[in-house]
Amino acid sequence: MLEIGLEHPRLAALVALITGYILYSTFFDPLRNIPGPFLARRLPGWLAYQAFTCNTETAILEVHAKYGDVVRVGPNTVLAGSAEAVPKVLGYGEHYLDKGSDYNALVFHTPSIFSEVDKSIHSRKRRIAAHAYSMQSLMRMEDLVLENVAIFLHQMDQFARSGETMDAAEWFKFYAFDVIGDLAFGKSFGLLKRGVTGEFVTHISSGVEYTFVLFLLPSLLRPLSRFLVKWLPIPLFRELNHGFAYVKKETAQLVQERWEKRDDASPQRGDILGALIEATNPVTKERLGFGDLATNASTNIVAGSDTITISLTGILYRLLRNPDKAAKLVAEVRRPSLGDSTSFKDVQKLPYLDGCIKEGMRLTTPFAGPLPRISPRKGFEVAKHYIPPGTIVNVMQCQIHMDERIFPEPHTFQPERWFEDSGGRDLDKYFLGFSTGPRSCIGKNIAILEMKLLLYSLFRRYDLSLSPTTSNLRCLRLLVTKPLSPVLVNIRPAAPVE
Ligand code: HEM
Repeated sequence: MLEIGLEHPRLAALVALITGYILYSTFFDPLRNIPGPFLARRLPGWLAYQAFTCNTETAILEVHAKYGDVVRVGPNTVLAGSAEAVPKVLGYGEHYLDKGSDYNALVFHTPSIFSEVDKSIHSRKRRIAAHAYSMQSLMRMEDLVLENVAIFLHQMDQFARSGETMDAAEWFKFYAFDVIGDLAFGKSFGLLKRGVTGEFVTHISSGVEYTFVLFLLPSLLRPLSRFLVKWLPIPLFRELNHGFAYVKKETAQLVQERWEKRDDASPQRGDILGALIEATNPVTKERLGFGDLATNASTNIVAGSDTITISLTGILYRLLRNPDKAAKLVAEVRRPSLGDSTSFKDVQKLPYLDGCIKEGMRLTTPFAGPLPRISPRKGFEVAKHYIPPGTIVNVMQCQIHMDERIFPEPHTFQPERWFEDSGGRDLDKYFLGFSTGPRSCIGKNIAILEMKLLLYSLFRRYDLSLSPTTSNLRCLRLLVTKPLSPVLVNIRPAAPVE
C-alpha cells in the first residue's frame, strides 16, 4: 500500500476515496439501513431517469414490491409507500412535512401558493386565496363553465352527425384549457371553437415541460441545464425556454389589464382572478399584490389544464373499456327526474358519477411525478424505519393507489368501491388524486365542477363507445401525466330511454 502511494499517487488517492466511501456507507451513512437498488441508492437522478424513459409507474411498483414500504432511491432520497406514510408525510392539521427546494424550479414570477416552500408564508397566502376557490365562489363560476360545456356539446353534435370518430384526449384538452383560461384570466383560449391548439397553449405546454424537467433533475444539474437550455443552439431547447418566457410575459400582461381596473365601481367578473383580486385575509385584512396575482394566475393555468385533460381522458377511457360500468353511469345520468338543463346542484350528488371520477383518477394518476417533502428536524419513523432529518421523502400516488392492502384488486375499475356503504369514506383518506392535507389541491372543487358538468352532459346526450382502433392509453409522466396516444370514440345521439 505504501509502495502504491509513493509510486502511483493518483491510484492511491482513488483507493483511499473508495475505501472511505465504503466505510462511510457501511458504518456512518444515516440512510444505510434503508434498502434499495444498488446504483439507485448511491447515485442521484433515479426518479428523473424513470420519468424521462416513461417508466415511472412500473419502476415505483417494482422497487416497492422488492424492497418494501420504504425504499432508498438516491443518496438522500427515499420513497415511503404505505397507508401509514400518507398522514405522516402529507399530513393533516399542523403536522405535515415541508415541501422540498425542488419546488423552486416551478416558480414563474414569485413563489405561488403551489411552489411556496416556507410554511408560514404559504399558510398566509392560502388563507387569503381560499375564498376564491370556495363553494361560494364556485357558484359564480358555474355559468362560465357551462358556456364552455355548451360549445363542447355543439362540436360533439357535429361528430354525432358525421359519424367521424373524435379523439377524446384532444377535445378534453381544448375544454380544459378554454375553461381555465376563462377562469384564471377572464379569457378563453378559443380552442373548442377552432378545434385546434393555438400559439399560447403550445407555448404554455413547452414552458411547463421545461419547468417539469428542471423540477425532476438532481439539484446539482439544474444551473447547468438552465445554461444549456439558454445557450445551446438546439431547436427543442430554444422552444422550451421561449415557452417559459412567453408564459411569464403574457400572463403578467393579462393580469395587468384586470389589476388596473381593480378599484372600478363595477363588480369583478365571477372568475378566479376576480375572486383573488377581491380576496382579503379575514383577520389581518391583507390583500394579494400584483406579483401574487400574476404568479397564481400562471399556476392556475398549469395546475388546472393538463390535470383536467388527463383525468377526463383516463375516466372516459376506463368507462368505455368497461361497458357494464358505463351502462350503470348512463342509467344514473339519464334518470327522467334529472333535467337536460344541467346544473351543478343536480350533478353534485350522483354517487355513480362520483365513483367513476375517483376510480378513473386512481387508475390514471394525474400527478405521476414525485411531490418531494423534507424530513423534519427530529426526523420521523415510518414502516419501522427512522428517516433522519433533511431526507427527501416521496409518497408516490401510483404506489398508494395500487396498494392491494388499501384497494383490493387494485388494477380493476370499480366505481362502486367508493360508495359510502362499501367503506368509501375510509378510502377517501388514501385517494391522492388531489393529494391530501394542508398542501392538497386548492382547486379541487373547481376541477370537480368542470368534470362533473361535462361527463354528465356527455353521457346523458350521447351513446359512446371506443373505436376498435384505439390502443392502450400511453402517457408521458413527468410531473403531471399527459396522454400520448389518442382515445378515439364513436359518438351517437343517445337512444331514447325506455
Ligand atoms: C383534475 C384536476 C386537478 C388535479 C388532479 C390536481 C391535483 C393537485 C395535486 C396532487 C396537488 C398537490 C401538489 C403538491 O403536493 O405539490 C395540487 C395542488 C394545487 N392545485 Fe390542483 N389539481 C387539479 C386541478 C386544479 C385546478 C383546476 C386548480 C386551479 C384552478 C388547481 C390549483 C392548485 C393549486 C394552487 C395547488 C397548490 C395548493 C397548495 O400548495 O396549497 N388545481 N393539485
